[in-house]
Amino acid sequence: MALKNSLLLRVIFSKLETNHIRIFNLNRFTEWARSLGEIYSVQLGQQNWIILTNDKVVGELLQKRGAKYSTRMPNRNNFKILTRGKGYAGSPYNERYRKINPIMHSVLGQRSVKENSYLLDDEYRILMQNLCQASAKTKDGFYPKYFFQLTALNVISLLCFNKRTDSVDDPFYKEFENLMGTRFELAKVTNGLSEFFPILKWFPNTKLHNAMIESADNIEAFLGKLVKEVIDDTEKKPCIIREFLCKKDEGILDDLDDTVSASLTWLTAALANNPHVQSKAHQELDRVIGQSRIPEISDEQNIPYIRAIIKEGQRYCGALYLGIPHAIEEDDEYNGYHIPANSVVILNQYGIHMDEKRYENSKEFKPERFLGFTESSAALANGNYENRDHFGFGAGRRLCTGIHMACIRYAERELLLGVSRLLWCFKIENASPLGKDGKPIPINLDKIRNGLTVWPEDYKVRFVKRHDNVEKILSDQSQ
Ligand code: HEM
Repeated sequence: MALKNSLLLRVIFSKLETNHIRIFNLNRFTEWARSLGEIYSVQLGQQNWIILTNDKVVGELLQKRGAKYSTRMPNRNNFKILTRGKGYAGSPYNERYRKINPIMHSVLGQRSVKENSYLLDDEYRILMQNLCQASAKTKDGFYPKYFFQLTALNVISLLCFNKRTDSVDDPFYKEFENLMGTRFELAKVTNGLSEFFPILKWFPNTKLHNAMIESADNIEAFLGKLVKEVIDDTEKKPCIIREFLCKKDEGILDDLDDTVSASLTWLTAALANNPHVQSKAHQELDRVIGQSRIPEISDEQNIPYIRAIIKEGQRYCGALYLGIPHAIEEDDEYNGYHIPANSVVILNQYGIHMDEKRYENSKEFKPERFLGFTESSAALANGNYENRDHFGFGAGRRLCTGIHMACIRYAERELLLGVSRLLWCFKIENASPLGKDGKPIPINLDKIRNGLTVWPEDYKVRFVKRHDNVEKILSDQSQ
């Protein structure tokens, strides 16, 4: 045990070489880092992490000095074994990344998203129909994650492979869910301790290593089948994989589509806990859209409260607490601090989002704080850090490539369609057991399951149709 404490579990925080503090609970990492200050160095065995928990430091380092802070530390388990060095989001800023980057931007960029708007429109209408059907089967409520995940999977797989699936019971979806679930488990930080403590390499965990190889094989085989379908498609419909094949590179999209479904799963829980927010949204939707059609992307300018709910969702309960770590390959100096080469640089998104100086009453779900923000997250992310709405999409040159699709203001956005339609169709009711006061116990948003993306623990909600015509209008609009 003494050896365990001193060599394996000891995590040392130091205010860049001062104030050593020990903690053993990594779940509280983000809050801790925030309470410690704006920029911290964390020595985990041999690896040095620089934690940025202040908007200004993020602006100064990740944005202004983006050229230095744009690489990623190739993690042996996640990058080298699980994605076989072919990932994009986890890739170092190397020649291959620079080759793939323009393709990713052309496929996920604003123009392409505009061209694919029909695809988002269909998938988010079908999601509402699926929720109506699932709600008709039970009065007890259910955990909506799998429905959101199916929609996000369909969007990404239509873009990549021109393929979609109808239901969460479909074998294609089940296989995907199973593969990603296994990968999610294997990618946990605790499975990569030898990255931090090289002494552990003397005691290889063969079972874990084999499970990783098996998972990589299975994902490769799954994607291989899809790639073959693209090659065999005689119509040669355009898709991301066809573009990669033309460039003789089989880059894959990692598992980032999870961020949209995780965001919707969080937001649904936050809305169930805050019926007064839903009432305001319902009033806005009834006033602007009425009850005879569903919201469209073109309504975006006229539904500021819905836009504010989306921004507040990214702040209050975003899908990533610590973003995707950046890294620095050369020494740097900032404000008298020395930042050593080969440090992992972490944007403590959650810590910044809970900063009282930036967001008053930060623990409250309060969309009103964003009513004055008319610009998109994409536009704000490229400007001055002080004016940013939130940091949910990261910062600097590795800013989320999907931001055009996920954020508001530009033409096509998954979250806009998802949230506006959810609230147009349903009143979301918390279906937790009743507490002593006779009301459902609020969904506990502090209970999380974390991996690369962060999910709320399973909860139950009911999707109650807001009027009798909901299903008819959804199916009429599919014509
Ligand atoms: C609400 C939804 C989303 C959230 C919260 C989100 C968040 C993020 C974050 C925090 C990063 C890391 C940024 C950094 O390193 O500073 C990232 C990277 C990335 N995201 Fe997203 N994302 C979302 C949706 C999407 C979608 C829909 C796609 C694609 C269809 C996508 C594709 C990517 C890619 C390819 C990267 C890697 C960029 C790089 O390493 O250069 N994201 N995302």
